[in-house]
Amino acid sequence: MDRFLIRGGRPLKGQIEIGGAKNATLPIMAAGLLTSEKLVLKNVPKITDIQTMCSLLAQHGITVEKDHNHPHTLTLGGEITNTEAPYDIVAKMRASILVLGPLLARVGKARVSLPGGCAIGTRPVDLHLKGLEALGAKINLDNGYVDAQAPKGLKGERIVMPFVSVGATENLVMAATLAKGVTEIVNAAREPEIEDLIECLIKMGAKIKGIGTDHLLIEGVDQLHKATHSIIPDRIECGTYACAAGITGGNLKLVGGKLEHLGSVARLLEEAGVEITQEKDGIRAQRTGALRGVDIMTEPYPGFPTDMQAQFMALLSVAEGAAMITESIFENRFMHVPELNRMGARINVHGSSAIIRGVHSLSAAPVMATDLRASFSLILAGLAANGETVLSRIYHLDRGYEAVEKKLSHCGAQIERIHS
Ligand SMILES: CC(=O)N[C@H]1[C@@H](OP(=O)(O)OP(=O)(O)OC[C@H]2O[C@@H](n3ccc(=O)[nH]c3=O)[C@H](O)[C@@H]2O)O[C@H](CO)[C@@H](O)[C@@H]1O
Ligand SMILES: C=C(OP(=O)(O)O)C(=O)O
Repeated sequence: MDRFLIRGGRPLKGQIEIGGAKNATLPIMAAGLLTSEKLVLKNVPKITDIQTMCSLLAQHGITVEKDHNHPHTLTLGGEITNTEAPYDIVAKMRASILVLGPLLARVGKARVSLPGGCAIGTRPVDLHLKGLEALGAKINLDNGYVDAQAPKGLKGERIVMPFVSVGATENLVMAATLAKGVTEIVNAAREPEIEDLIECLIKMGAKIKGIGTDHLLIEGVDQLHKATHSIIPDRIECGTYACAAGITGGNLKLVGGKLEHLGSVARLLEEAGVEITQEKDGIRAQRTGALRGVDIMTEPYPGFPTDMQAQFMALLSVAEGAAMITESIFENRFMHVPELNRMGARINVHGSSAIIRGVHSLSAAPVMATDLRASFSLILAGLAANGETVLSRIYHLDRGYEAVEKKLSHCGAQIERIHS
C-alpha cells in the first residue's frame, strides 16, 4: 500500500490546475447508459473512482474509449448487455448506485448490489428506491441486491423529497428523462454537480426545467442521443488547495477554479484569514495575516459542503482562538480528529460538533487516512507541521484527487509517494 512522506513547514507558492469534478463525472458517466449513441466527456479527472465507473459501465456492455492524445477525454457508447452491478464493484464505490435509475429507464430492469455504509456513515439508499417506486418501478431487496423491474417503462410522477439527497436527485432525474409524462421533483438537491448533469442531459435531448433550483420538472422523451460535454471544475479540489495555501501561509493560483461554485467556502476562508479572489482564469488563495477561528455547519448546497469539513478542520487547528464545526450531513465524519490530535491539534468532539482550540504549531507523526477528505486534512496538517509526516492508506485519497504529489511539489511542497 502506497504512503506519502511529507516534510512540512514550507509556504506553497505557484499554480495548481484544478481538474474536472469527480462528483459531476460519476453521474454523467452513468447517464451514458441512457443512450447507445456516443457520449464524449472532456475534463474527466484521472482518479480511481473514474476507473471504477469505467469497469462498471464495461460490465453493463458500454465501451469506454480513452483518447491517448487527450488523457482527460472519454467516449462512452454501446448497447446494454447486462443489467447487474455486482457487489465487488459497488463495494469499492458507493456512487455505483447511480446506474440504477438509468438502467431501469432504458431497459426496464436492473440488479444492483446495495452499497451499504462506509467510513463516514450508514448512507442508506431508501430515497433512491422510494423515488423509483413512485415512478412505477417494482423493487425487491434480495441477497444484498436491489432487484428493480419496470417492464412497461417508468411513468412521470410528483416526488417530494423529505430531505435533500444529491445521489437520489441524480438517480431520479436520469430515470425521469425517459419516463412517460412529466416528473416533478420537489426539494431536489441543487449542487453545481447536479446542474452539470442536467446540462449534459439537455445536450443529450432531455427536457428539464428548473436547473439550479430545488424544483425540477422533467418531461420524458422517447430516446436520448449523442452529445459532447466538458465537466465543470472540481470545487472541492479547489477549496482543498485554497486550504493548503491558508495553512502554509502561501499564495496559490488555482487555475480553472470558479468562485461562483465555492459559495460559502470562499466566505468562510476569508473570515478565517485566507483571501480569495477571482482572477481571469482561476482563483487566487492567499494568506494575508494570522488565521482566525470561525464556526461552520455543513449543509446541502449552497451551504458549507461536508466534503470540505475535514480540510477546514486542519486549517482551523492552527488558527487563533476557538472554532466549532457541526457536521449535519453524515453521522460519522470526524475520523480525522484523533489523527489530527496525534499531530498536536486540540479538538474535542461532542456529538455532531467538534470544538477546535487553535494551537501555535503541529508536529509531524505517522498517521492513517480513513476516507477521501480525511486523507487530505492529514496532508494539510503534514504540510504545516514541523518534521516528517508519513500518511498511510492513501488509496482513499487516490479515489478523488489526481496527481496530488505532483501538484503540491510544483508549488514548493516536499511530498513523496512511497510505493510498497
Ligand atoms: C458521488 C457523490 O456525489 N458523492 C457526494 C454525495 O453523496 P450522496 O449522494 O451519497 O449523499 P446524499 O446527499 O444522498 O446524502 C445526504 C444524507 O442523506 C442520507 N440519505 C441519502 C440518500 C438516501 O436514500 N437516504 C438517506 O438517508 C445520507 O445518509 C446522508 O446522511 O453528496 C454528499 C453530500 O453532499 C457528498 O458528501 C458526497 O461526496
Ligand atoms: C464522500 C465523498 O464521496 P462518495 O460519495 O463517493 O463516498 C466525497 O467525495 O467526499
